[in-house]
Amino acid sequence: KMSANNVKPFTVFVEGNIGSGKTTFLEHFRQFEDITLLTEPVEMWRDLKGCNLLELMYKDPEKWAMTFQSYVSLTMLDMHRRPASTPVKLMERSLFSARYCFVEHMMRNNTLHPAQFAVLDEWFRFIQHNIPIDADLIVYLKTSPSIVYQRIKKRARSEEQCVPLSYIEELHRLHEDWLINRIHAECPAPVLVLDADLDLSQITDEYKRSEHQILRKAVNVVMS
Ligand SMILES: Cc1cc2cn([C@H]3C[C@H](O)[C@@H](CO)O3)c(=O)nc2[nH]1
Repeated sequence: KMSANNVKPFTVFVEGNIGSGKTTFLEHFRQFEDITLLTEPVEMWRDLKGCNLLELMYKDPEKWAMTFQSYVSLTMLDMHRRPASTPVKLMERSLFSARYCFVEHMMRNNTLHPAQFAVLDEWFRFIQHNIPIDADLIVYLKTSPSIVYQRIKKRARSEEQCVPLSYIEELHRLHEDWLINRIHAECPAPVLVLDADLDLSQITDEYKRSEHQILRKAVNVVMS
């Protein structure tokens, strides 16, 4: 048995639509010292050497989607590669949701030119075949588009205010194809589906369900 700090940690991707409560879910696990939490580096996307790539992308997607998704992928690869000294590592989203949900959508609605999509897809395939980025478990915060659309309005993250419901609906379908219909064989991790339509007061029971599954697996990793 290798020492705790160089055994591959039990890796969990927390996936879900915009506004599905991923950050809130991850914060719930801050109470456990055996878990490393890697939240989505949105602040890096909002300030790369003074440039707000998130805002540029939402304001002019045809011009900036490639630049934005390239940088998102780099920051996600950094998170995948980051060693964890704890038996469990929880990541908010992944290179898989980047490719199967966001980049896929931008290719289908021609926000990304086929040549741009092909380059992003080649980067994804190369990384996927050469670097161990797989999850041991995916927690899918499953939501209804209408519910998360209201949350996005209420949260009022400035860059997202122009996001139409149709975009949220399309992202939902792409998450369902990936995590429920399992159309992508490259990411075979088991999926724990949580009902993330529940509002904050009720969702703690849903978190408890995942807590048990995650911590039990973590014990196995440490004992293995
Ligand atoms: C992996 C990945 C995350 C991610 C987030 N986003 C957007 C959706 C939200 O408005 C914001 C924070 O998740 O960034 C995106 O356009 N492409 C992404 N790709």
